[in-house]
Amino acid sequence: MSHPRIRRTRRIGGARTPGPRTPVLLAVPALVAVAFLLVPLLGILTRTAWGELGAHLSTPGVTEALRLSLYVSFGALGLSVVLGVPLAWLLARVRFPGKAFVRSLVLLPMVLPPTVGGVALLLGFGRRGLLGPWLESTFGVTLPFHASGAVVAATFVAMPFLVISLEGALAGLRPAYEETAASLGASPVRVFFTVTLPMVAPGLAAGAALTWARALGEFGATITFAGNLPGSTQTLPLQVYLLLQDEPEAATSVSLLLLAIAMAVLVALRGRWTGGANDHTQRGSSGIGIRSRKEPAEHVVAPDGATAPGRPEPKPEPEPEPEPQPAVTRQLVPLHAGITGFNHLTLDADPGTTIAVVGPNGAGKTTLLRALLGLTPRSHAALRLGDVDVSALPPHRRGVAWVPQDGALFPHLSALSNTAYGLRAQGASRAEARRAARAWLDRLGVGHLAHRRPAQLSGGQAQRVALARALAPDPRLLLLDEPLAALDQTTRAQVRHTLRAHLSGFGGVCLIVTHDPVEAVSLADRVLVLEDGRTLQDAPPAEVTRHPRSPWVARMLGRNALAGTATSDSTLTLADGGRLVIADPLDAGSTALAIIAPEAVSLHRTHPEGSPRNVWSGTVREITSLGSRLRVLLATDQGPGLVAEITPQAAADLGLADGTSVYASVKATEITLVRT
Ligand SMILES: Nc1ncnc2c1ncn2[C@@H]1O[C@H](COP(=O)(O)OP(=O)(O)OP(=O)(O)O)[C@@H](O)[C@H]1O
Repeated sequence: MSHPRIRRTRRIGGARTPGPRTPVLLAVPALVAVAFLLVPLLGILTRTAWGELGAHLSTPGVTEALRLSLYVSFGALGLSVVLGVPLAWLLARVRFPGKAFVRSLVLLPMVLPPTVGGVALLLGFGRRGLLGPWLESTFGVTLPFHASGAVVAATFVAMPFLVISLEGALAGLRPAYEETAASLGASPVRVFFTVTLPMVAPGLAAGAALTWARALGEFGATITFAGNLPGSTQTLPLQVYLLLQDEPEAATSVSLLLLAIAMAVLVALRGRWTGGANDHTQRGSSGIGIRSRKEPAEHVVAPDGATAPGRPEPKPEPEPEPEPQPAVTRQLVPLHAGITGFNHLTLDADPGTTIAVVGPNGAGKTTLLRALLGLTPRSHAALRLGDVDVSALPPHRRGVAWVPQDGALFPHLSALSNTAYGLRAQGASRAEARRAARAWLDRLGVGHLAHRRPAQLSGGQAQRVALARALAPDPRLLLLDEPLAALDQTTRAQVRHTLRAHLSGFGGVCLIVTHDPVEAVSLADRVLVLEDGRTLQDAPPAEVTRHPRSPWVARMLGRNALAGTATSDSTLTLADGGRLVIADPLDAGSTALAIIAPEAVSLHRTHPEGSPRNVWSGTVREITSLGSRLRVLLATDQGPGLVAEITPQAAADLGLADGTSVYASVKATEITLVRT
């Protein structure tokens, strides 16, 4: 039997379309819950003597209580900010023993009955409490029956809202933003005020508003700890309680006032503190600087910076790609680094050298960059850049610029301000920094986008801005972590072209982490292959391509690599199974890597006769196009997988498709041996 269901419709672009069905079993209790919350509010609204509202709210008692309530609530907010912001910071960012206990302590006032909180405050800060006598004798402060006592009571119950909200916002902020700011030369204090604070501002504002509203409505702890003295501690909620006994209509009017204030705060927050917060602030507080092309834009930032929720991002119009200008010649800075810890290697490079850092997942590529930046305790870099030993310097004083994988452009700043950031951090005036930033954006072909926010840039444009931002402060070392990984093929080729133009004019050393062989070969002067944190090979791209020192590198470069052990009769016994005839005999027992270019692998439908000495039977697993040629992946019956590269015409002649049985052959003379 099917359950009756309520059909819901939603509006998209003005038209109503059917939404998901709402199960009636959930809808009924949910509606009861809404009614349960609504009825008391309706009670206040219907029972309010609207004609006398003005008179009720303007009596001396009520205005005095209102004044006191504002004093207490703002006092509690101030105290909560002063004490709660550092506490939230420590909870979000610092590991320390007893953190779980401290977090429980912060939450305790939220679950404690307020009167119990008041009793606890009396026993802690009251005249006969633990600290009360000391406060009185040292500072002459007596908290109970005094407005300051009401502030303390309100702070006790309201501060958790601020701490929880801010801790959540700080924890959600990706470290890459602050780390990039440091790599651009910003001191920790500057990073806090220019990056951290603006990015957690929505969370902080939401926490502050809730703290204030909670303090405004505080009753139990206040009456227990500070008493109910008109003019000193009798706040609005206490007034309501008193009025209820003698003048219920006036109590209703004051309740309405408090209700209106509470609603105003919630409307102003628009769900930021609750679940909606993440949706609304994601791009601003923890969203990534460069968007994947597949990711839909939820908020469109208008040129004036205002966001328009829900409006789909306009389809980017194809723009003419301005030709990037080569970088201006900068200072010439060689590099010498000795890395210890997880990474263990020595690196020397002349000024202007570009090194592609490659290696399998977990090889230590990112750790190497972070060690050079001084951002990880996992590896330590003794680093000399030119004449300066920067090993002991903090990240912001090393002159090492970093472009993390997604660029990490600061979402709250325009492209121009992002690019000017490092120059400002180095002390340039605003006008000077903006002028230089503008020139860098022009040089990288994105000057016309200077006033856009990162959310309004395409992946390729954002990557260029990130590069301009890194180059503008004239770093002594440039670190790029997979700079083109998030881009599609066409954009990748364009940005690679831009990158090459700029790296050729860069006087420092540049390290590029990459998984892309084209990037490694086309951008770098040297390829540094890492394995388990150590150097496996460090050589020019041509040498690495010709003589890759591991199967991983060979495969990364698109070549076949078969590991084996030589036997006396010019054959290699392969580790994956089978034997390989080689042209140049090796000493028996020596191990080697046989490198075979995919173009050297011939495919046949019948067993080939004649000169090829190595033949495998197998099945086509996958055919992909590679420019004007096809790459055919084979699973051989003898063991090793092989990649062949053939023309589409040859594939058609052979009638190749996934699953076709074929023979693959390789001449012994086409095999390059690399001793391992
Ligand atoms: N903060 C950390 N704490 C402990 N181990 C870590 C930390 N960061 C990375 N590792 C470990 O250190 C090793 C090297 O990591 P790293 O991120 O440098 O590798 P990678 O070469 O950049 O890998 P990938 O190509 O996957 O990005 C890995 O084994 C990883 O699990």
